[in-house]
Amino acid sequence: MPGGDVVLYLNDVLIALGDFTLRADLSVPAGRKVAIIGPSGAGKSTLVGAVAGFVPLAQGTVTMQGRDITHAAPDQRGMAMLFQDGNLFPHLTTAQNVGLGLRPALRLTADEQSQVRDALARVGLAGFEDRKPANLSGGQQSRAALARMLVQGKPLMLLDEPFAALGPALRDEMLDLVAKVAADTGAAVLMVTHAPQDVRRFADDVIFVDAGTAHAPQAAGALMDNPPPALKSYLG
Ligand SMILES: Nc1ncnc2c1ncn2[C@@H]1O[C@H](COP(=O)(O)OP(=O)(O)OP(=O)(O)O)[C@@H](O)[C@H]1O
Repeated sequence: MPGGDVVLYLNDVLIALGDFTLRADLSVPAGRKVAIIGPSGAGKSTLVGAVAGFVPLAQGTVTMQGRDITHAAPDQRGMAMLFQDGNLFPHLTTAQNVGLGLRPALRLTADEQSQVRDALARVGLAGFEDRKPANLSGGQQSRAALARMLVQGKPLMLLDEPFAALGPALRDEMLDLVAKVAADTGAAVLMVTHAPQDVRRFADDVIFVDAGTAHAPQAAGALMDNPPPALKSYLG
């Protein structure tokens, strides 16, 4: 078990899906923003899926703040998640979608309702409480999903290319907003991205996934300035 303030620890993990295998033996320090990069099909989403509890392990353990969650259901893992699609329920209002982060049954106290309003204001969505997702832009939908992460206040946020459908300027705004939410809650972030510019803008560290291995996090700046050959050929 590594020392220090570790939020997530993958101990001797092996994932096997048909012919595909991925190994990971790494830890994520509390509060760090970590980008997961690597070639298409390398296993970035699979890694995130295993952390989230959607993909089973063939071997090894996953520990979250010292608790073994290897066999815990996704909603019992104590982490918040954001994916490319399907983050909001279409039949619920924006405020209700955010409120789900506090109470799945959605019977919010007055104090919780005010937390939801505050979170929406923090992400720039004051006044959008009663809109349904269909009446929000793509960027506004992302903001709403981030407001839900804000009220959840979990120590780890998992993001799998949530902003891939947005234009570059909006994507930058959203990355900055993720950083702001993480700073507010003290959460660590694990985020899959394809874009090297996202890494430079956002990440403290990088997990490079390649050739069947998810490598331990390395400092983003130094790695991007002086990439090892496999990363260099991926970055092009
Ligand atoms: N249920 C499954 N059964 C068998 N193989 C699978 C399964 N799910 C994923 N794979 C394989 O696992 C590998 C990793 O897929 P994954 O989606 O994690 O890659 P990725 O790095 O996220 O790729 P991309 O950048 O293209 O999104 C791929 O070869 C994929 O075909």
